[in-house]
Amino acid sequence: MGLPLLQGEGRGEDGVKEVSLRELNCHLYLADDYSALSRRAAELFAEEARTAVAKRGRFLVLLSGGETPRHCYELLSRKPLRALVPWHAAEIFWGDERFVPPGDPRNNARMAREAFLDHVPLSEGQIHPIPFRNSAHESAEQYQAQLLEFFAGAPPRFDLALLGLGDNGHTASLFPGTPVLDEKYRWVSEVALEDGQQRITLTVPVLNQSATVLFLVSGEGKAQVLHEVLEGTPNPQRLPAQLIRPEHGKLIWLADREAARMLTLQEGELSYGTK
Ligand SMILES: O=C1O[C@H](COP(=O)(O)O)[C@@H](O)[C@H](O)[C@H]1O
Repeated sequence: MGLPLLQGEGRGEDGVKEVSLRELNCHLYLADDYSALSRRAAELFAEEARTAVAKRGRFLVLLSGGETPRHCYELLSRKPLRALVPWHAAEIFWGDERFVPPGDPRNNARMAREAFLDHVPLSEGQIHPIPFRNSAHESAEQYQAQLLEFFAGAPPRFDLALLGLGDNGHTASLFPGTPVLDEKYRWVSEVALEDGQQRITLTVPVLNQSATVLFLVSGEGKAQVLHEVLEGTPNPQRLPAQLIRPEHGKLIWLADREAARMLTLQEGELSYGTK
């Protein structure tokens, strides 16, 4: 079954075009380049923060790692966007982490701290990195316990989950063919990769409770996988990003022109989201 649901709305002055997939509550923004993508992502971050604080008095956000969000993070630490975020009411969490010490250059929290968290008015108590313990399993258990305490036992619901897309279809640390893809009960899990890396990730049921999920996808190297995730046959074991469909929230894909090069969305049928 395809979903011919697209509404092209034309390219705006900021170099970003929006396409809406109405029935999925899914929006696709196409940015001219990485710079426009980063600016739009930072604007969306600020908008979601203000909306959440107006409605619920606080803004709970999950950050992603990798390289794609770096410039968005930097923009959030500078004028004019810095002034638009109600930092006093923000609580910062992570969707995934590499099992490395906090000072390691591969550490997702380190990147975010350097790019923006150290430069905006947040107290250390508002920052909730995934802990580094004796094992990835222990780190995952500890983060789950921290979430349990923070959310007073209720299932975690984040206002905004920032996610990336790996060129192999992974998102957060939900990698193709790993057992965590089938996790139904745990909120946080360790992940062992074939190359020996260990990761910690929030699980699909938690990510899908988010009020808004925002994927950032940039560059030529992501064109094939973005096309497969959005327009290919559903195959979440191979393309875990297809598992992300917020149950009661909205899903936003923000891609730059290079990453969106193979998309044919404007021409009609989409298989993404079919059951
Ligand atoms: O390993 C990871 O990669 C993904 C994608 O990163 P990107 O820089 O290629 O967009 C990222 O979202 C995830 O948090 C990270 O741990």
